[in-house]
Formats: sequence, C-alpha cells, structure tokens
Amino acid sequence: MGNVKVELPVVCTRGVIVFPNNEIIIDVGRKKSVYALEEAQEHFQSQVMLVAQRDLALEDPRMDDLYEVGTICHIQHIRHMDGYLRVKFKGLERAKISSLEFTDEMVFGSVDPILDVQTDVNEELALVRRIARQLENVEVLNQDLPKDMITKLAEGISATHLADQVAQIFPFSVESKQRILEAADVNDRLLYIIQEMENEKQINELDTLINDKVKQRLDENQREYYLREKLRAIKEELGDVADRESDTEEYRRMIAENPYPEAIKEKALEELSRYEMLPSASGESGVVKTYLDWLLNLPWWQESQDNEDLNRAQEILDEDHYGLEKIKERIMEYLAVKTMTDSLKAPIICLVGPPGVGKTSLSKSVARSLNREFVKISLGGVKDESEIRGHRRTYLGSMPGRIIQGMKKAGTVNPVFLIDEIDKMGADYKGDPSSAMLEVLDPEQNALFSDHYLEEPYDLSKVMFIATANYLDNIPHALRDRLEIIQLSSYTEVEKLEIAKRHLIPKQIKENGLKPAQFKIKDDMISYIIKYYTRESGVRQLERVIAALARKCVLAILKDKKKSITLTKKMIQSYLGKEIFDYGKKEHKDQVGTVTGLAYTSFGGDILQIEVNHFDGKGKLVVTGQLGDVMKESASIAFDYVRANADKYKIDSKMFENQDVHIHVPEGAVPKDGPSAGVTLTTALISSLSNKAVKNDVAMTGEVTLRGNVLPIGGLKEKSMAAHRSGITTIVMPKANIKDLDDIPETVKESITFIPVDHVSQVLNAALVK
Ligand SMILES: Nc1ncnc2c1ncn2[C@@H]1O[C@H](COP(=O)(O)OP(=O)(O)OP(=O)(O)O)[C@@H](O)[C@H]1O
Repeated sequence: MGNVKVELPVVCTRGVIVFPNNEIIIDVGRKKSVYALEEAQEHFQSQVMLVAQRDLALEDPRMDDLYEVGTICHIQHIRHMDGYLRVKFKGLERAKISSLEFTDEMVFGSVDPILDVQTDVNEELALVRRIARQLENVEVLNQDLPKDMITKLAEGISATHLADQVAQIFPFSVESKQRILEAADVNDRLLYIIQEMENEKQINELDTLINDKVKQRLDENQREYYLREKLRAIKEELGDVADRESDTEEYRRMIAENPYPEAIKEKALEELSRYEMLPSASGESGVVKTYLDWLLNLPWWQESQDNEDLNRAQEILDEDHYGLEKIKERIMEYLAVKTMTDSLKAPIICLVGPPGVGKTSLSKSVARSLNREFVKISLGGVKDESEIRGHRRTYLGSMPGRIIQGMKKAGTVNPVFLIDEIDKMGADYKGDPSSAMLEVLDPEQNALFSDHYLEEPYDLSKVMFIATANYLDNIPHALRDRLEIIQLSSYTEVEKLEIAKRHLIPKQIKENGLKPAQFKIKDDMISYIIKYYTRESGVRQLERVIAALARKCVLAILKDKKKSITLTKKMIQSYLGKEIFDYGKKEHKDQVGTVTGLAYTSFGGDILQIEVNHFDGKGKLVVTGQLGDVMKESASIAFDYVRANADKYKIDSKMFENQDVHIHVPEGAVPKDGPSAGVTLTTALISSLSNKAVKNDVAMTGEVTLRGNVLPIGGLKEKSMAAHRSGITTIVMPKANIKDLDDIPETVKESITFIPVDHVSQVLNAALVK
C-alpha cells in the first residue's frame, strides 16, 4: 500500500476508532454502510475506509460531521445477523479524507494514506520502555490485557504496533483515540498513550482513595450508630425501671381507690406482685401487664342511671323510628317491668327481619331511650368458641373474647349490647360458639359468665342484650328457645314514603348542612325514587339515594348560586342516572309455559319466573337454573303428578314418550330453593303441555304433594309485598296459610286478591286463561 490517493467506499462508525495492526468486530446496520461493504467486497478487494463521526447521534452524517482521519480496513469476515451485519475488520493504514461523494446509496471517499514518521530513535526507545513498565503494572490501570499482547511484548514488537494495539485496547475516550490515530509521528503517538495511561492511573488512584474514604466514613457512622444504640438501651433500661415503678404505683392506686369486687382486688394484687418480680425485659412481664390492664379497666361497678320516665322513652323511640309499633310496645313493656321490679330476668329480645328494616338503629334508640351505653358485636362468620370466650392466658397473644371486649368498650356494667347476625354463626371442630352464647344470653347463668382469658367470672346480668337475625330458621334451636322473637317485616311503599319524609330526608338535610327550605321533594317524587331507584325490603338503599340527591343539591346551591331546589323527575334522572329498576316486573302478557312464583329469602320476598318448554325427544325431564336440591325434588314431584293426571288436564299421554320437557328458572339474585315453588312448577308444566296460557297478573306459592294437594308455606307476608311491588293483582296461596293474611298490610290487601286453595286443580282454575 503506497501513499497514493485511493477511492474507497466509506463506512461511518459511532464511537469506534479502528487502529491499524488490529482486528476488530463491529456491528453494521445502517443501509449506506451495508451497501458500502457490498461495494467494497465486489469492487475494492474488500477494502473500506472506516471513519468515526463526531456526533454519535447523526444518522446520515455529512463531511463536516466526520473526523478527517480514519483507517483503511480489510473486511475479514461478515456474518449476517438479524437485521444487521457482524463484520470483522482488520485495520491496515491510517488515511486522511480529502473529499467525499455522497450518493443515495452510499458514501465514497477519496483518501490519502498517512505514512508513519519516525523521528528520534532513542526517544522512541525510552517511550516504549515506559509503556512496557506501565503494562507490567497493569492492575494499576485496572485493565485486562489480552495474553498474547504480553507475549508479543516479550518477543518484541515494533513501536508502531505497540502504540496501535495499546491505543485500541485501552478505554481511552474517542477524542483521545482519534488524536492518537491522527498523529503521524510514532513518538507523538507513544507520548499521547503515556499521557493517557498516566491519566487513567491517576483516575484509578483517585477512585481507590474515594473508596477508602467512603469505607472509613461508613465505619465511623457504624461506630456512632452502635454507641447511640447502646446509649439508648441504657437509657431505656433506666427509664423502664422508672416506668414500671410508676405503672405499679398506678395499679396500686386503682386497686385501692376503686370499688372492685373483692375477688378482683385479690387477683389484681397477686398479679401485681408477680409483675414486680419479673425482669422488665422478659416477655412474661408484658403479658402480665396486658392482663392487669384488662382486669382493672373493665367496668365492674360503673353503672349508668336508667331513664325511668316511660313517656320520655316512648318519645325517643317515636322520634327515631316510624311505625314498628309492636316492637316499640314490647320495649315499653320491658321498661315498665324493669321499673316496677328492678329486675331484668326477662327473655332476651331478638329482632328478626330482612336487611335495612331498622334492627340495628332501633337497638340504638332503645339505648338512647334508656339512657344506656350502646355496644355492638357481630357474630357473622364466628365459628370458634374462643371468639366469644377468649383464649387462655397461656396462649401467645391471647385476648378476652368478644363479649368482654364489648363490655370494656361500653365502660358500664349495664349497656344495651347488640348481638348482630346471630343467625350467621357457624361451628367447627374447635367448638360450637352457640353453647357459649347460651351462657351469655341465659339470665340464670350470665351473672357468672366465664371468659378464658379473664379467669374471674364476670357479671353480665345487668346488660340488656338484643340479638338480631335475618332468618329465623338459621338461629341454633337451643338459642332460639331463650329468645323472644320479634319479627320485623319489609316495609310497604306507603311506609317507605313516610320513613323517607319523617326520618331519612330530615336526616340527610341535617348531615349535608342544608336548611329544610333548601331541599324540597314532593311525595310523588319520593314514590318515584322508591319505585324506580330501589328494590329492597328495608330503606337502606333509599337512604343512600336520598343522601346522593342531597349532595348533588348542595353542589348545585353552591355552584349555581341557587336559593333552594325542588327536585323534579328530570333533575332526579340527571342526578341519579337512568331509572335502575322497572317497576312491576311481572310478565307483560299472558303466556304459555311461563308462571310467576313467589320466593322468600333472607333479603325479603321476591317474585320468580318459571318457564317450561317441550320439544321432540324421549320423555326426558331437564331442569336448569341452578336450583337447590329441594326445588329439584319439587320439580320431579310436579312432573310425576302431571304425568299421572295427564287425562284430567287434557294432555296427550304420548307426549311423555316422544317429547322432552325442559324446566328453567331464569338466573336472578333470588336463591332458588325450598318446596314452595311446587304449585308454580306444576302450573307451568300443565300450561306448556296443554298449550294453555297463564294469566300474567297471577302469582302463586305452595308446596305440592304427589297427589296434588297444596301444603302451607312460610313468608306469605313478604311474598305478597314483593308481588305488590311487581304489579301482581292475584295471589294463589295455600288454604292453611289463611291465618297469615292478618299480618298483611292493608295497602297490599286492597290491591291484591288472595285465592286460598288446597289442591292443584284449584290453582289451575285460577291461573289458566279460560
Ligand atoms: N322505621 C324506620 N324509621 C326510620 N328510619 C328507619 C326505619 N327503619 C330503618 N330505618 C333506617 O334505615 C337504615 C338502615 O337500618 P339498620 O341499619 O338498622 O338496618 P338493619 O335492619 O339493622 O339491617 P341489617 O340486618 O343489614 O343489619 C338506618 O339508617 C335506619 O335509621
């Protein structure tokens, strides 16, 4: 290779400088570079000019963006990778670019090779030796040298070689490398390299220094931390002793000054002396302290004075709740007896009813009317006796049970104590909580209630317990015997309207800082909300909807500077969105094979459609709709009854051989079980198989036997109220339930005709379209 100008394809590199006498692998991706490589292989004996660009970011650099000096390289090898080429270049010669030609495909360069200039040979030798020494001490440079370099060095390589190889390997900056590349004088290159190496070495030394300093600082910090901790521990120990002294003093004072029962005083003193003996750091000491806190802070003698003014009590009950006469009456009786006899050995009241009908809030009112504290625990999901009675103290992290916890919260020995969801209690291998509840609720036993944690008996006899449940049947039998059940039932729309007017709206007006004149809603709009935005037995949803409306009104008053707001249907719709429920969800027209049944669940009453279809088949019965076992049984009883009495109902008996029958109870929130859908299933089957339509405004309930007799059912009141909500006008019901008609609200009775029956044939008479 001479010093004549050559034309070569150019490949621009980013951050890589290739020195002669080196082989290096570079990934090439840019289109122009790839093209240049191809061109080089085809027409330039695989030679290209590699030149670094000054600005790494440029995709398509121009002449000014490139260094003037680069390296003529030979393409040793190309591997095709995914989307780029991995190319091994061998640096041949330094060269200076004199001109570049940019075409669409690639860059061509006219380049002048730079010849090495050798000036002072002695200087060269000195410089080489210096570099060699540096290399021996290479750890200082923090650099892994390729083995063959050391060997080559030992064998002796030329100064140019040495300079190029060291320059290639060492992590000098691109600028420094470029400077070394550009130097024509070999001694200059060597000198630059020594400078760079020195630089590196200094940086490395600095780095070590910094490391040491950091370490030293850390050590100091650690020492300081250790001392601080030690000091804290000592202080704590001293303080602890002082704390303990003041603790014991306080306990002693409590025991001396307060009228605890003698047994409790004794127990407390005993524990206290144990506490003083125990080393403060021991876990045991904490356990004893927690126990003492429980024992001494429970109410033992604190009692609130009952309000004995019965008129005042009645006033308070009426103030808080609309209606509920029966239960209010019962509470008044209770108070009267208590005032007369000063004894509370009456059975415990249990309020049973669907959610949101006011069981909890009524109990709160009872507390208010009696002037007693109010506490509440929920037994929902409680499966373990120890939740009621606590764990023994030997148990790690043990605590008293929920009853004692409730008493501590109450702070008096005679609170109104609400036991919520007594029907949702479970039982497992750890023991049945209901036996513990028996003790709690039995006036004969609860004066000596035993809690495992407390160890001492606790007197619950002054507590007024009230239990609540959604579903009577789920209360354990033994418990049910001790309770005086008071049923609360769903509210009618008229009652809901009154509750909203008298209680819910005034409450929300107050809670949202409004004045009564600012928030107005007429009766027909309240009814509209009840019908189209709620579907419930109680009034909880209604309360939420009214609260939402009140908030919107507050916003409108503040934002739009309105004086007052009278809610219209349009406003309600814009505030609450579209109507959520369609009122009167009964079938729109008389249909064959579709019958409305009535269900009674813990959420109150509801209506439920039963559909029957039949089609060519082999006489199979298919039942779908996720029914419970009892309801499935009713379905097959109904089917057998219909089959046995096909003639009577003018059904072709061949249908039971060449047709399959499908009973479906469509999805819905209603849990589908129980025998009371018997009449509905039978009617739907007969309607479908005899092709006679069923009246859409008739609903029915009743169990059916194989002989077609109709047996009584539960929840007629709730069921009829649900039917009323849905626009049903006739209810077919078992004759044996006639006595329950007394409980049904007048408004319901006014718009619904009840047809008592004792046989399926009467049901069909009433339900099928003639
Ligand atoms: N007759 C009523 N008069 C006034 N407000 C009522 C009446 N019935 C219910 N409410 C109100 O309805 C809301 C819900 O009542 P509450 O929480 O007592 O229901 P609940 O029967 O205890 O329900 P759950 O069984 O779900 O615990 C309360 O804000 C309560 O004040």
